[in-house]
Amino acid sequence: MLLEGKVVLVTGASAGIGRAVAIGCAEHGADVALNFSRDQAGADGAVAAIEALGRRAVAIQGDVADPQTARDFIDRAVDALGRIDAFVNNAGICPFHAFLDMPVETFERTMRVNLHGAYFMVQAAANRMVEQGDGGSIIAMSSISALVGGEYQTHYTPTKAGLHSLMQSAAIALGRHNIRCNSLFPGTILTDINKDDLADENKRRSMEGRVPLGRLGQPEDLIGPTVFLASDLARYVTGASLLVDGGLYVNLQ
Ligand SMILES: NC(=O)C1=CN([C@@H]2O[C@H](COP(=O)(O)OP(=O)(O)OC[C@H]3O[C@@H](n4cnc5c(N)ncnc54)[C@H](O)[C@@H]3O)[C@@H](O)[C@H]2O)C=CC1
Ligand SMILES: C[C@H](O)[C@@H]1OC(=O)[C@H](O)[C@@H]1O
Repeated sequence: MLLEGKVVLVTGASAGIGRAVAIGCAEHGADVALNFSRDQAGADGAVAAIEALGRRAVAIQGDVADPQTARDFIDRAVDALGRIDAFVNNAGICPFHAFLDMPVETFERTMRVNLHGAYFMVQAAANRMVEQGDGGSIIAMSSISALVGGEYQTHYTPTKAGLHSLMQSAAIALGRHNIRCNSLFPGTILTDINKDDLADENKRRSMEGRVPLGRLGQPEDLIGPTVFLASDLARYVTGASLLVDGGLYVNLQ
């Protein structure tokens, strides 16, 4: 059990990748606190799945775009589970839209959820880890989009590059506290975030065709990399990033 006795916090954990890694961390021995924004039923389902594994779980509602949510989530998670060992910044949105007529509200909301929200969450988690005094692991669900562009993602890809940059700077700021900060770069993973985009059969086939491992990702593909970075096996890994994309990024031709 790589995460036996550890407490892991995950944002945006009522669905998709966040839900999978929350349950996956519990499968590896962790107690888990889940942030969710609106989907109470999804959050309750994830809590039930974790409790069925014999681990403790708590779901706490909050919009990560609101800076107050960060302190509230960390405080209530620690009240319920006692401490934080690993924090997974996962919550994110990607409302696909063309560049030339990007609505200001869509641009600003994407920035606030994906990047500003991450900043305040990571800061609040780090402050708690510093108070605890025995280190910790912070993991950002960045993206392959930190490295490459997307025609309908001009508001989104900068948030993912920014999130990885935050991990790099935080790794320096927090290294003296033995708090490690790393990014995961998922490729295309089948979740609600791209359900509409990939409903176009041609696009979906073309995306699948570019993946050397021959399939698009599933949320559960992120469990192993998350558990590794949260665990003591990764004790000398900080400021790093790991592509979890089936080889998509390297497939130029
Ligand atoms: N699915 C994919 O292909 C990829 C996803 N990612 C990233 O993975 C993360 C998870 O996305 P998916 O699971 O794919 O999508 P998803 O749409 O299934 O999950 C996103 C989660 O974030 C939550 N969320 C959204 N806005 C929130 C807010 N303001 N406050 C709190 N929670 C909020 C949603 O309720 C949901 O639980 C995102 O940061 C996304 O950018 C990165 C690379 C690829
Ligand atoms: C939402 C996209 O399908 C998904 O998100 C990312 O970060 C990657 O760009 C994927 O294409």
